[in-house]
Amino acid sequence: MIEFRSVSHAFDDVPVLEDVSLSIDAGEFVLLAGANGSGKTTLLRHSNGLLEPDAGEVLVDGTPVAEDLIAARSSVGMVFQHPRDQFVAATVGADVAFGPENLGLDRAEIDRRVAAALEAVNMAGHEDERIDALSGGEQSRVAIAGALAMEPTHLVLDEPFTGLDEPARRSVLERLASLSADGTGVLLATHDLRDVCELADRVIAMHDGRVAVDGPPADALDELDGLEVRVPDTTRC
Ligand SMILES: Nc1ncnc2c1ncn2[C@@H]1O[C@H](COP(=O)(O)OP(=O)(O)OP(=O)(O)O)[C@@H](O)[C@H]1O
Repeated sequence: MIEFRSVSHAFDDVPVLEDVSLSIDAGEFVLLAGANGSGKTTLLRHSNGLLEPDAGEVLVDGTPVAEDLIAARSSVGMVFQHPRDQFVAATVGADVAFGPENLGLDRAEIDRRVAAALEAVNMAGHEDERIDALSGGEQSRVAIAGALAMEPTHLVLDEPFTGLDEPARRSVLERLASLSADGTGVLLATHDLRDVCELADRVIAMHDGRVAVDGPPADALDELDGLEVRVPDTTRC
């Protein structure tokens, strides 16, 4: 479980998160919505200690993130909004393998994870390609594969579908839904709830640094008016 307890955060004395309390259970698939600047990325960056709260605390599986950053970072896999932020190797295969290698896994297990992760993002067979020669959407897919290959207990994804074509988006969504069904907690920030809300257990919407809506998709959608979130045809949630 990822638990945010009364988390507040300001940048240069400007409050960006104010008293946010939330928990994401094992196996829960939660969408995080809200307008530009509402605080989604800032919240996600607290889930594995990339930011420290000014007040409140964040716990991962009961342990305060601040007490054990390494545990938090191995339990919470993160996909950043800008994929270039997270590449560490020159080629696709080497980059996706980097995390599992650091876990000290044997080669067969690393190869299995890399293959499964690339398959999930429709990038199987691209192992030897240079990342800097990929399109933006392909780079996004490699970044997602890197997080999937870690097989973390929780996955936190910040606008992961930007630039993805429809088959890749569908494939990633199916993989996330299946991981969540198997017990992985998924927290996914998006502006656009179309196609995703039918898979989610819960929708949280931020507004001006606070949680404005938190509930099952069918209920939450009715409350999103004015929060600048693109909502689907409600019959699909
Ligand atoms: N490192 C930073 N320094 C100063 N201000 C920041 C920093 N990071 C974020 N902010 C500000 O905090 C506010 C919330 O930003 P955040 O990125 O969390 O919003 P968001 O909901 O993820 O937006 P978007 O949908 O555009 O990604 C914004 O006003 C932003 O300018």
